[in-house]
Amino acid sequence: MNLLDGKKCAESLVAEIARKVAGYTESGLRTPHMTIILVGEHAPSESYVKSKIATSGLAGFESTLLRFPETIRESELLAKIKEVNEDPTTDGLIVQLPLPKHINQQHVINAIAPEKDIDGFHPANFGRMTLGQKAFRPATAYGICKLLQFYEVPVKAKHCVVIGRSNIVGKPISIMLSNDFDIGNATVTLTHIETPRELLLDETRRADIVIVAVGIPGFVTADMVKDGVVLIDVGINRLESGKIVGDVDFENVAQKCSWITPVPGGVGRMTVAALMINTLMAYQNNFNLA
Ligand SMILES: Nc1nc(=O)c2c([nH]1)NC[C@@H]1CN(c3ccc(C(=O)N[C@@H](CCC(=O)O)C(=O)O)cc3)C=[N+]21
Repeated sequence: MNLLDGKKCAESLVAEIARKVAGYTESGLRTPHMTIILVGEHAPSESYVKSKIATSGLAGFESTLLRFPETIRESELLAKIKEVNEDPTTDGLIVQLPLPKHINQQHVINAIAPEKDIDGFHPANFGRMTLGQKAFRPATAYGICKLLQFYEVPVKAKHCVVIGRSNIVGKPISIMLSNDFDIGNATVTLTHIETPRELLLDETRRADIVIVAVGIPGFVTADMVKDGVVLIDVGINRLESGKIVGDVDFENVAQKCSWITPVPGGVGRMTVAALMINTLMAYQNNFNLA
C-alpha cells in the first residue's frame, strides 16, 4: 500500500506557483490576489478558510477575507459579489459554502463573474469544462487529478467508479476523468444514493479506481474492493471525539490498495492547492500571460 500524500503534493505544486509569481512580480506586475467571502460562523468553514489563506500566502498571493453575519440578506451578498467582480485588483473570488438557508446558493454562484470563479462552480465554467474547453475546473476534482498525476497513477483506459453525484465533487470528477483530458480517458461509472446495493458492489469490486464522496464514515469497506485498487477518499467527517475521518474504513481497506489517500492530509490539501492553480490562471488570464 502506498499513500497518496496530499500534503507533499500540494506543497510541491504551491512552491512551483510561488516561483512563477516571483518571476511575475520581479518583472513589475502586481501580486495575484484572491478574495474569500465567508458568511456566518460555521466551525469547519473557519478552518478551511484559514487553510486557504495560509496556502495563498505560501503561493505568494495576497488574500482578502470578507466576513458577513449569518443574517446578511441575499440581495446584500449579491451586491458584495458584484463589487468584487468589478474590482480589477482581485483575480479570484470564492464564496465559501455552505451558506445560510435563507440564501439561494444557485443565485450566489451565478452572480460570480466566470473569469473570477476559481471554484469552477459557475455554469459557464462547468459547461466549458464538460465540453472540454478551457475553464476553471472545480477545485476538489481538479486536485484529485493533480494528485493522481503527481504520483503517476495510471488513469487512461482504467475503470473508475465514483460514489456520490454532488455538483462539487462526484459529478465533475466523473466528467473530468471520462473526458479526453491530460488526466482522463478512464471508463467511468457514476453511482449515487439510488444505485441498488448489488449494482454498486458489482461496480466497486471490479473497479481499478474508486472515488468516494458521500460523507458517511466507513462507507467503503474491504469487501467492496479488489486487491490493488486505487482509493480516493473525499470524505471529511468529524466524529464526536473530534477526530476527522473519511468515507473509507481505512484500517481494513488500505491493506488491499495499491494507492490510498489519507484523511486528513489527502484530498483536502489538494482542494486548496487546486484553488491556487486556478487563482494563478485567473491572474495569468488578466495579464495575458501564457
Ligand atoms: N466555495 C467553496 N469552495 C471550497 O473549496 C470549499 C467550500 N466552498 N466549502 C467546503 C469545502 C471543503 N474544503 C476544504 C478545504 C481545506 C481542507 C483541508 O485543508 N483539510 C486538511 C485538514 C484540516 C481540516 O479538515 O480541518 C487536510 O485534509 O489535511 C479540507 C476541505 C473546501 N471547500
